[in-house]
This record gives sequence, C-alpha cells and structure tokens, in this order.
Amino acid sequence: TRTSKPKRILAYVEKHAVPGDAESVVNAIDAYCSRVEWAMNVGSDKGKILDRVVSETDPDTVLELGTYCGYSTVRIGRLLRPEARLVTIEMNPDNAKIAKQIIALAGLNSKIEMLVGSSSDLIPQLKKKLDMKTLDLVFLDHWKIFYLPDTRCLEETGLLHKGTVLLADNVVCPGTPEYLKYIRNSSRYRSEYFPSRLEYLQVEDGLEKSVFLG
Ligand SMILES: Cn1cnc(CNC(=O)c2cc(-c3ccc(F)cc3)cc(O)c2O)c1
Ligand SMILES: [Mg+2]
Repeated sequence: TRTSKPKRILAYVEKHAVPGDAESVVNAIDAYCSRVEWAMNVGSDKGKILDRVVSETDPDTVLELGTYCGYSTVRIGRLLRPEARLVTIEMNPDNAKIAKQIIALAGLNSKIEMLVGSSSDLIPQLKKKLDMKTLDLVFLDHWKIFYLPDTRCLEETGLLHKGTVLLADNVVCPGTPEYLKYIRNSSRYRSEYFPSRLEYLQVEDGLEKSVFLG
C-alpha cells in the first residue's frame, strides 16, 4: 500500500495539531490511535505515569530506545528544561523519517537528537559521540528482547550513575521476562512496578521503574 500507519499518523497530526504545541501533537496521536487505528505508542494511561516519572526525575540527559512515531519522544521532550537533551534511537529508517517530522512539528528539535540504527551498535558510541557524561533517565520501548542486553551495555559503557532511572514499557504485554528477572533480582537496582493498561485497549500492561544504585 502507498501509505503506512506512521504516514497516516503524521498526516492526521499535520491536520489536527498546532505547530509548536507539543501537547496538541500528543493529543492528536492519541485521538487518531484510539478512534481510527491502534498503534504501539505508550498512550495516555501509561503516558501519565511516564510524565510523573520524568517530572520527578527532572533529567538533564535522557536516552529513549525505540522512537517509532515519536509519541513518547514528544511526551518526554515537552517536560524537559530548555538546556536538557534527549537522544532517541530508532532502528527503522522509515519510522525515523516520520518521527523527525512529528518532533519538528512539536517544536522540540532543539532538545531532541535522533539516531538511526541498532541500539546495541549506537549505545557504546554515545559516550564519545555526544560527549554524554552520564544519563539521568532511560526510557526502554524498543524490541522487548533487547531491553536486557542493552541495559547490560549501558552499565558496561559507564553511562549510568547512582540515581539513574530506567523506565521500561510493556513489561507485561508483550512482556519482557528476562529483563524483569534480571532487574528485580539485581542488588544494583531498586525497582517498582506501575500497573496500567496497554495503550488504547483494556489489556493489562505496566511500566517498571528501576533506579541504578551504582
Ligand atoms: C516494529 N517495532 C518497532 N519498535 C518495536 C518495539 N515495540 C513493540 O514491539 C511494542 C509492541 C506492543 C504490542 C504489539 C502487539 C500487541 F498485541 C500488544 C502490544 C506494544 C508496545 O507498546 C510496544 O512498544 C517494534
Ligand atoms: Mg511500548
């Protein structure tokens, strides 16, 4: 088919959001995906939990794994201070192209940098590439089987500091069993589960918040 779901989401956002108004971009995507077609955005129920964690953490540096259309990128970016920076990694170049346009429409280009490629390749480069000292917040929302290996990689590249917050989407649906087993049994993290619903549906899902203890 000529269009894709991300392209249809972008078209709807261009029609219904106010340029420069990140909140209206978030609301437009939620309106489209709840009324027209489901998409794997974190959504508004889990999004409210994400908002609270971002506000409480008040991060200078954020890493998002899994951009998709940029819904959570905009959701997080809209809460960051002007001098804060968010790096988001997306491995699908078509999704990245759409997300870039949605992030631009939200007026968040100055705070957000998108990298296109595999997280396992890009994470080791973060330290030097972006002069990344350490990360204050990591939002995991990419391929569920990559949550654990990428967390181990973040530990080994020295990108986590005492107090870094890891927030993982979909720990119930589709589920991230290996990640949960590791993070909940590790003495290097203090974890807490926030029950919620899968985006736009009545299915149980939730976010796992884990604080790195060093
Ligand atoms: C292709 N691709 C690019 N990025 C990714 C990573 N994200 C997911 O896989 C993902 C999947 C689901 C989901 C899918 C089917 C279903 F029946 C229930 C839930 C929900 C999410 O919130 C997700 O983040 C996949
Ligand atoms: Mg998700």
